[in-house]
Amino acid sequence: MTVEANYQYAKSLYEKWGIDVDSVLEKLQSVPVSIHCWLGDDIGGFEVNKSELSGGIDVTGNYPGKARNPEELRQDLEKAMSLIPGKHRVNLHTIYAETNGEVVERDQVKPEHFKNWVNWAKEQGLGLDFNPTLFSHPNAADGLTLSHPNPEIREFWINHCIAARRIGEYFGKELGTPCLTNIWIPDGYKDVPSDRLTPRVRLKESLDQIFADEVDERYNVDAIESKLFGIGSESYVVGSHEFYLGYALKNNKLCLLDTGHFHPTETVSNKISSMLLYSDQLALHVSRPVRWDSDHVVTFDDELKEIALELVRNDALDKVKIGLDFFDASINRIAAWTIGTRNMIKALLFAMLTPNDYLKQLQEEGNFTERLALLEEFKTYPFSAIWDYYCEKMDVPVRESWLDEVKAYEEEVLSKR
Ligand SMILES: C[C@H](O)[C@H](O)[C@@H](O)C(=O)CO
Ligand SMILES: [Mn+2]
Repeated sequence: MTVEANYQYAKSLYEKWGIDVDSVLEKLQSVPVSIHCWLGDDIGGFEVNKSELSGGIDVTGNYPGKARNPEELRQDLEKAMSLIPGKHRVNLHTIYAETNGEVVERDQVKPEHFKNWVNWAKEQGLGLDFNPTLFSHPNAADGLTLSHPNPEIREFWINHCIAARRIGEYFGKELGTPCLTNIWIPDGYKDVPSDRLTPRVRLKESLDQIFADEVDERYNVDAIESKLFGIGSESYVVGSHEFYLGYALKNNKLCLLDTGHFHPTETVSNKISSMLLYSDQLALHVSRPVRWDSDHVVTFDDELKEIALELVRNDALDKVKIGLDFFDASINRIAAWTIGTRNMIKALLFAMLTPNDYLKQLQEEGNFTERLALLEEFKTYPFSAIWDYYCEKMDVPVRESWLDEVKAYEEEVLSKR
C-alpha cells in the first residue's frame, strides 16, 4: 500500500468521528515550533572570550561534529529543518552573537551583531526568538545575576537584558513576526537559605528596571522562565514558579513553563488551562526531564501528548508559544533536533486527530466508561498513516528514512570537523 492509500483508509476512519483530516493538516502547517539553536554546539556560543558552561545546567557526552562557528550551526540547523515538516522558528541566545573577532561585553551587544542571523532567517523564511544569556560569564561565577547583592553586577545584567530586548525588537521588525525574548536566570543557593525574600525583592526590582525600557510590543514580547532547582541551586531558586507567575500576571508578561522545571510528578499539561484563565498568552520550553532537569531529547511520550491535547482541545494554539529546550551530546545533534521536533509536531497532529468535542461531552454527561474507552482506542488509531502522508506532502522524509540523510551528512560534513 502506498502512503496515499494508507492515508485514504486512515482518513475514512477519522472522518467517521467528524474529524476533517485535510483541515487538520492545513492547521498543523500553521503552527510554528521554536527550535533552539543551542543544541547544535552544546550551549557553547561563539563569544571571543568564551567561558565554560555554568548556571547549573549541563550537557553530557562528546559526540563528534558539533558546530564550531555560526556558519556550521546554520548549516546544521538547515539540515535538521529539511527533515522536519513545516516552517518553524529558530531560538537564539546572546552568546551566538557574531562580533568579527572583537570582544563585546554582554551589556554592549547590539542588533548589528546578529545581522547574519537575520539575513539567514530571511533567506530561510524563518522567525527568530531570543534569550539574554545570564550564565557562562565571570559576572555569574557565584550563580547570582539579577538578584545579586552587588548593585554593579545587577546593573551589568539589567543592561544585558535591556540590550537583548532591543535585539529581539530588531528581529521582529526585520522578519515581520514578533520575537519572544525570554529571560532565564540561574540565581539560587545550594543550601537552605536564611533569607528567601531579599533576593526575590532584588530580582523584582531588576525586572522592573529591565521592562521600564520601552520596546515595541509589535516586534518583541517578553517571557520569564521559572525553575525549581539546578546544579548548585538545589535548595532555593530565586525565580521560582510562584515568583514569575505573580510577576507575569501583574506586569502583563508571558510565563514560560519549561517541562523540566517542576517536581518530577508535577506536569505542565495540568497547568496550561488554569494559567490561560488569567493570562492571554503563555510560552513553553518542551523538554524531557529524566529524574531531574536533564534536558533529554523530547520523545513521543504521554506528557508530550497531554500537552498537545491541552493546546488543541482548549483552542490555545494561538495563545501558547511552543519552544523546545533539550540537548544531548551523546548522540548525533542533527538527529536530536529531528527526533524532538518531529515528536512535538506529531503530538500536535495526534491531538488534532482526537474527537475532543465528543470526549468533552462524555465527561459533562458523566460517561467516564466511554471517555476512557475512546481515549484508549484512539491511541491505536492509524495515526501514523496520516503522519506519513503529512511528511510526504511537506516534502520531508517519511518514517525513519530521514536517518539515512543524517548518516550521509555525518559522513560528508560532521566527521570532517
Ligand atoms: C539554554 C536555555 O536558556 C536554558 O536551558 C534555560 O531555558 C533552562 O531551561 C535552564 O534550565
Ligand atoms: Mn528552558
